Amino acid sequence: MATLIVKGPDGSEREVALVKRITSVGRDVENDVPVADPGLPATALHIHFDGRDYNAAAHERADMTVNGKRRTAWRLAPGDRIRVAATELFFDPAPRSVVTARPQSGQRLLALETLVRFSERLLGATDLARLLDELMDALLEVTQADKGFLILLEDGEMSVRAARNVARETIEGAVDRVSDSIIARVVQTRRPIVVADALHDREWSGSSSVVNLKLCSVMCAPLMQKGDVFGVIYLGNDNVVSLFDEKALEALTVFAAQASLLVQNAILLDGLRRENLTLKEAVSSKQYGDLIGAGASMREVYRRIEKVAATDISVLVSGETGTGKEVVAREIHRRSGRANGPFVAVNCGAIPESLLESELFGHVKGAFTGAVATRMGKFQAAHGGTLFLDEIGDMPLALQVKILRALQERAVTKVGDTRPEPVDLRVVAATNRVLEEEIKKGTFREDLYYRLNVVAIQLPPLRDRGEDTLVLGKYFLQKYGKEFGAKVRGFTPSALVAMRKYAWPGNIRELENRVKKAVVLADRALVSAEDLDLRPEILEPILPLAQAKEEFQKRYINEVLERNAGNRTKTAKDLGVDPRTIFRHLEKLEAERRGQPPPPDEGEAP
Ligand SMILES: Nc1ncnc2c1ncn2[C@@H]1O[C@H](COP(=O)(O)OP(=O)(O)OP(=O)(O)O)[C@@H](O)[C@H]1O
Repeated sequence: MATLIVKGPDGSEREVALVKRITSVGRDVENDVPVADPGLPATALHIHFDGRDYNAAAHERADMTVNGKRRTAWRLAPGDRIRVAATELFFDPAPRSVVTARPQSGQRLLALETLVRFSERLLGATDLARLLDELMDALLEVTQADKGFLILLEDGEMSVRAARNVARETIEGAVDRVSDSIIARVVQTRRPIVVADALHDREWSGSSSVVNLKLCSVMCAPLMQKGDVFGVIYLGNDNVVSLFDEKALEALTVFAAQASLLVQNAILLDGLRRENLTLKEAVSSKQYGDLIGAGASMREVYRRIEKVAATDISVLVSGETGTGKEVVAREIHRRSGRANGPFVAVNCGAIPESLLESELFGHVKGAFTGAVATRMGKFQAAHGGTLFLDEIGDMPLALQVKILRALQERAVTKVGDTRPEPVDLRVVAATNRVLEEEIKKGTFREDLYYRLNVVAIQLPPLRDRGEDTLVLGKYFLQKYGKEFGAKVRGFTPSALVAMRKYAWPGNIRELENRVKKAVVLADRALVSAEDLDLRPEILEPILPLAQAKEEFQKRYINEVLERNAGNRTKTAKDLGVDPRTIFRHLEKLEAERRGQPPPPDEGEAP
């Protein structure tokens, strides 16, 4: 073992045994040989032992001279004098003293120090692969090995989870290189092995890892949990024959014993993190912007929004009250090129007819009694953005003409004014009426209908959304639980059943309100059907027998269809009816959904 005599700028001298394969020298205390010389770079040079010779290499831009000549790299000979800034280093190939580069740290201590650092980082780290790489890098440092592998046994298969060399790089193709008899022995005996001189060892010189990795010296220790081997740490040295000795094996054994627990924890934590992520993804896949729901009908709605959002096409959203028509309109706006512009909502049904025109188009001062100042309307306010005309079916006929004109001419005129003002907006209209019926009745203009209904989005009532009712219920429970700091955690099983059974005439708005009220008033962790005011009599009102029979039949066919993933032929077979019965059932549902009269019954018995 060679010695380096270090002379600092203050004339102090010390001897350092070059025990490591790479010894760093510099101003920084992290170096193996720190020197208090302000002129030195943080790391000035490395001394590298290649198994035969010691070589000095200047670090980056360090100005190094050897025997008075500038050098960047130099194979050291006895008596060579290296100088960087005011620091001098003398090389002596003979061992001199017992002072090592880290005098206070024996290998065992170093191993433990490394483990402590590793365990501290364990909780904060999110990347298991990187963490294991760092663990192996630290171990290479401790044991002065050239190559290190952390191998786990998963379902009887070896999987190399970290393969590192002394340059802190990943060794490619590691699995093929290390799968061999040395590891098999360690796994079988559960005891560590050191093969000090592998090339001359009769038993191991032919081992594939020794040959493939051109190793001269090998150590391998098991990673154990509750008496079982779940992996191994394998270290190899390809340069210094017999570098590993019993002491190095002892350091590795200490390290492996402690590392077993930490690696197990790291794997467990990693698994939990992944699981958490998958759960989060599952939850977020039930959400599209602010819209919650993952059932087939809502997925079709999302698909439509996705298609039309980026265009300027008019959209007509229809559905019963509280089904989320305004949320859909906002989502279209949010995903459009107008997202930075305003979103202006007008409830056409809530404004008295006499005020509606001025509300929509604005008015000039003095236009009518009470018009004390000029005011712009909702059309002008929505300039550059989206105008949401809610309850468009309630719009009086006279105003329907004016709206149509405004949309065609892209201009509006204030009440009492004669000058049209250009407006640039996109219209999303909504209705809970069946506008086709209104057209037939003569209460809605067909030309306006076609202008608004370029693309139609039909929102299903909540009672037809299947599992989404529960998904929405849980979403509101979480939302309001958080908002009100309530201690509720979920629903009782009977509350879940009640939520599925109830017809929800007020749809999502009603569900939201019932859950919100229950969360505010609940004093237990689980919200019950009573907390939701879902009493048996409203769940199952008494119906005339014929209607009850029909309701039951409808629900039962739906359930069997769902169980058969929508397969109509199989459903008909399971129920022992003609397939036409199932087709007619679906036609009826569709007509109901559209608010149309049911198709004529052919009188066929199910
Ligand atoms: N898919 C959904 N996910 C989450 N919340 C929803 C969803 N649909 C509706 N809501 C909520 O339900 C309530 C009613 O929604 P919204 O006002 O959009 O319904 P609407 O169909 O426009 O009602 P109306 O016809 O009475 O105007 C709102 O609080 C809304 O946030």
